[in-house]
Amino acid sequence: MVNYPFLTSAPGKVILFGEHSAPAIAAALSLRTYLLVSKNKDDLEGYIRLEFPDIGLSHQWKKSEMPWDLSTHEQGRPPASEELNAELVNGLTPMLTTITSPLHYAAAYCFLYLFVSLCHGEVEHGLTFTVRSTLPIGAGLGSSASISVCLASAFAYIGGHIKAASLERDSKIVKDSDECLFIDAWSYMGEKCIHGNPSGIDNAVATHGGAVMFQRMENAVPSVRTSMRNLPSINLLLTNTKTPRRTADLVSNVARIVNDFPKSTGCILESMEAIAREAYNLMLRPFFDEDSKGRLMELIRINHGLLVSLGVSHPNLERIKLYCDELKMGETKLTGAGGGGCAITLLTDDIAAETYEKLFAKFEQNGFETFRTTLGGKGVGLLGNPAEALLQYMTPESFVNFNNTTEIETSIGCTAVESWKYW
Ligand SMILES: Nc1ncnc2c1ncn2[C@@H]1O[C@H](COP(=O)(O)OP(=O)(O)OP(=O)(O)O)[C@@H](O)[C@H]1O
Ligand SMILES: C[C@@](O)(CCO)CC(=O)[O-]
Ligand SMILES: [Mg+2]
Repeated sequence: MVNYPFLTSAPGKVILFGEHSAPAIAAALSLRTYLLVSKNKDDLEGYIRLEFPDIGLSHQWKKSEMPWDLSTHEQGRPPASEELNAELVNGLTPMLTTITSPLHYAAAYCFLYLFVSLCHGEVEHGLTFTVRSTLPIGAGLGSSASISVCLASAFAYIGGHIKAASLERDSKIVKDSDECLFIDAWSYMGEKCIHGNPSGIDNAVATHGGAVMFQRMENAVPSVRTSMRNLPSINLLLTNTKTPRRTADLVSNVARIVNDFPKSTGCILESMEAIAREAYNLMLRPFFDEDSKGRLMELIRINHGLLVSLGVSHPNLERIKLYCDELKMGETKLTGAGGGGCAITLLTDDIAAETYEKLFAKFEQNGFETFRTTLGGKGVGLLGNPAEALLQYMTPESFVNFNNTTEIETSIGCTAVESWKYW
């Protein structure tokens, strides 16, 4: 029995090492995406509506338009596949012809693919799906994975494939509950809809939270995901160039370069693999001391240089690195697909306040935005029985009208945190 309205939420991520290569190390952020699922009023009973104000998309389809017959819905949980179901992809195309913007198309395609695959005919009412995010979108912080996880968990709940989450956390190890693995697998399909050839690390972190070292195996063997317990407390500055770009474009361009220069790039990818493994061992040292931090900084500098050689930096990312280097703040690398988006700086200790002021003044001149965030946050969550006080916020109108991320966090994200259920 699904109680409406309900919320799902999932974190963004920051890749510490391993973009465009394998394995990669990523950690969940405290910046999150929220999905509100609410029943429509009678006049919209026959419709499925999207309200995605963060990307300026508002769209609806008739429930009767959905190609339910194309979703293989045997008894029990439908298995996610290694590739998108071509018959379903073709069946959905006519429903997307009026959507021209690539941002809108990607989000609507991801929605429809997961909705038809997981809800099947279990949708008795007209429903509205409203999404808001405290993450910058297209900035390398895994916003596409976080919305894919929000959608996959909501549809799994509506479709009866997962029961109300049960809190299964102990202090050290997050148990890989079946629900989590099911959401992880289907959110990977959502990522495929949005950016074509994902590694799976973004949605793995958005589902499971915490920090992981992750490698998707080529021959479809389930991915190797090693949860990293007890992350060392590393002091990171997260800076957004606010230069828009699409991960799909960067991922495909790297694939072209690797294909055109296999010998030259082979050693680059091998070096990036070695860096990720060396960083993993450093971060898991029982005592993360000055020597560990110093070595991690060297690896950040080397990793960034290799990413530059693959063509995924951007002048604005290089400006962030230059300003931080000039002020001896620490070591900086791009994070996520690159081409704009965000950079992270592993900060040295005891930086004077006036040094930060000089840096932030340079950032402000360039329109860059820095984030205070913590690493290793919680994964996917569901809020199924909101407290009475929250219900006032849980209508599409109020959700759409949140003016800023602070309002979302204080109204929905933080105050309700004790009543969220995490898998
Ligand atoms: N809050 C949101 N509302 C609607 N759509 C969203 C939202 N967040 C992300 N998306 C979808 O995800 C796309 C951005 O995904 P993309 O992979 O290009 O960037 P990213 O995930 O933020 O960065 P990276 O993949 O490098 O970590 C948007 O174009 C949109 O389709
Ligand atoms: C660029 C990339 O390595 C990370 C994007 O956040 C692509 C992926 O792993 O899905
Ligand atoms: Mg993405």
